[in-house]
Amino acid sequence: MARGERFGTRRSPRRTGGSGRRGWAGGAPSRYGDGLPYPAGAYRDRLSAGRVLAAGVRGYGRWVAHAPETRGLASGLTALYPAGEVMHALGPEPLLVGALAPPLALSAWVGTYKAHRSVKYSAALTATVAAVPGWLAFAAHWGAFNLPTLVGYTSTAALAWSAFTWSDVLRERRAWQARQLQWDALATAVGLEDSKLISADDTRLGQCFRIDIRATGKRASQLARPGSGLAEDLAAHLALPTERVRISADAKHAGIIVIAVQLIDPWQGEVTHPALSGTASTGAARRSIMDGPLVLGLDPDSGDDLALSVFDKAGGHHTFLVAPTGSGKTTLYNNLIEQASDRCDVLVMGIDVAKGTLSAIWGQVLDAHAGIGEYDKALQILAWAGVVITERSRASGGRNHKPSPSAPVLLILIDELDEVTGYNSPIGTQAKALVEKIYRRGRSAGVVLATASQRGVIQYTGTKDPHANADNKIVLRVNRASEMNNVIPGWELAGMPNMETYARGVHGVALVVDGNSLWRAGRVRDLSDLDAVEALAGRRGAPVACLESAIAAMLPGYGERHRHSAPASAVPSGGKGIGGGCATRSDGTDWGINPTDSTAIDRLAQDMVAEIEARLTDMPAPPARPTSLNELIAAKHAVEHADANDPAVNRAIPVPEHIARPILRLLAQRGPAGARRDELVAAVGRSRSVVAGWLAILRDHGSITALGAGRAARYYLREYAPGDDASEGYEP
Ligand SMILES: Nc1ncnc2c1ncn2[C@@H]1O[C@H](COP(=O)(O)OP(=O)(O)OP(=O)(O)O)[C@@H](O)[C@H]1O
Repeated sequence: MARGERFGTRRSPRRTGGSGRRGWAGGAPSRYGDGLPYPAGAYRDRLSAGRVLAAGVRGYGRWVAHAPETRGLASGLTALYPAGEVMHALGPEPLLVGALAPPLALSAWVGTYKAHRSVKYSAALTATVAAVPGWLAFAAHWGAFNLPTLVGYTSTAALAWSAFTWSDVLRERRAWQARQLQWDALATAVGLEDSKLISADDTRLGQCFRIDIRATGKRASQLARPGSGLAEDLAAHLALPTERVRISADAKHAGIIVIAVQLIDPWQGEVTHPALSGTASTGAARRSIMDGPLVLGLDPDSGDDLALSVFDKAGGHHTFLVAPTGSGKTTLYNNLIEQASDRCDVLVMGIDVAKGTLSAIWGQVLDAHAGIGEYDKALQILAWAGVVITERSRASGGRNHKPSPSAPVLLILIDELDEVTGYNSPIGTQAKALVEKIYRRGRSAGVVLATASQRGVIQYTGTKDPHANADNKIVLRVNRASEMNNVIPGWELAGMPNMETYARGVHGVALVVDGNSLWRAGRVRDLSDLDAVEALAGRRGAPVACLESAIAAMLPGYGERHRHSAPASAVPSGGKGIGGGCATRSDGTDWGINPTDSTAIDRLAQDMVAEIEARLTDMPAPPARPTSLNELIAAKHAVEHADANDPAVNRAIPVPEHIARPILRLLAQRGPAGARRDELVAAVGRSRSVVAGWLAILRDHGSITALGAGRAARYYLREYAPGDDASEGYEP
């Protein structure tokens, strides 16, 4: 009891009203010795009781503080019962007390519904708040301390407490608190005490957390830096490999970091190519290059495409690819050609003077190609590209080229760039000037380069133009991280993955960075089986697009290019229109096809059949029973008078997809806020009377409900209807 004694001894002078000096240290000796007027045990007992009481109050306070809403409400409801008896004793006018209920209820509803948009939560709280003056008024008149009132009060209070405690808002809040606690434990373990979890979202492979780190005294850039060790620490605590935890600074808030955790292995499945796996949509017509970027693979993080834009509204985008041997370069080029040759307004040419793979596999799909040792042809292709740039620029005055099948984008792929422009290339000097011209002037003229080299240094590229003028940079698996600096300086600071270590053991990984430095890493679709790819190329056939005839006529040797490379049987009689370009009409405009090129005509015919089939696939099958004219007139009448119809009649009218979809989508977006009729009219894009009819039909189908009438009417999805129990599912 040393503590109690010390406590008692120090406090005694004040309790006895004496001065500290006299009672404690000096003054007249006490009857009980030690300067105390009472036995020491008496102090101990009195003070211990006080301490117990204080400890009890403190403990109770702590207990309530743990769950202030539920425990506070329970305490309040308990205290309210005797308060009723006090009211009875005071005897105020019960009606006056009860009159407080409506304004209290109104303010409780407005305040809570605005904040949480939960009918259940607001209803429970409003009923509880309104019941307080109601109870006091009741008790003022009838008294509280009698058995029937006690039973009634206890059960009503228990009901109110349960409704509040199990409302969706509190359930959600408890779940969030549990998550926050989990994060706090994790944060303490990795040295991020005082950080705060802001949000936790499920992603395709795991979860993504946003953490407020302002109170930690650390900077987001510091924590997101690869060497910070935070990712490794988190991964260790979550028992995951380090690369499955990614940390980045929030782009919009310097005090927040984003932690993406992959709980599922992103590389567990193969990324097959739809054209080989049989999942490609058959019969679809070729699209335009303007319809969207080329797809090379999959970003396993998001499930999004690993896309590459070679031409869009901004013009052409050159591509600079760095890929050491065995890293999957050929496979990536296979994807590039497969995608580009599937566009109706792109012509692909290939230069692969080292290994000749592009010519050997894709020869018939390419408009021109240079294979092993064909340096002259390589120079010729590059020179043609230069003429196309000059002539298109002359015709357009430097405006961005508008691709079409008769004026296509020219995409030139060069594999092993060092063989063409590198220091040791036999054609280095001539090729360098031609490649530089394409890199510098090809963008607006629709002439685009994609060059691949094993390294990104000038000995391999021969020129700095790929670094300066290629918007797209692609890095495959590299042997040293430093190699990435040659292609994408600052990659580490930008948070891009290290392609030396990224997804170890996985083939075909690629980092794709666009002109805005937006990057995506993922896996290239597997087109590594060259036999299968060759068969695919055979099915794809010759390009349908052809160069402008006037320009084609200016390209030396362009009309004869297929004679050099293809077997005699495959050479179309008469070459490819005038100088190998598109044939022209009498008014001088291009047909977009060379009538003497049998392969192009075959290809075009196949495409036309495919397009017709694609358009016919969605046509409904003719009904088994014909519909009479009278039935049609009756159906038209029923739809036009839906507002006045019997609900049973409306329920029998099917709502077409193009009407139902925009209405239901808008109402789902709005949730409990609902939408006005004019907003739904705008969403459907039909006249007001037509949409009003369909709204009446949808209402009778039970898909939507409406509150109010005419212009003031507000529409809701069934589950969001105000006051409807179905709104329970709504998540604030
Ligand atoms: N996207 C991919 N999916 C699955 N496997 C791949 C992928 N890309 C490459 N591979 C594997 O890696 C091997 C090498 O790929 P590829 O031939 O494309 O490399 P490369 O860089 O062209 O090699 P080299 O320079 O020696 O010709 C392939 O045979 C295949 O097994």
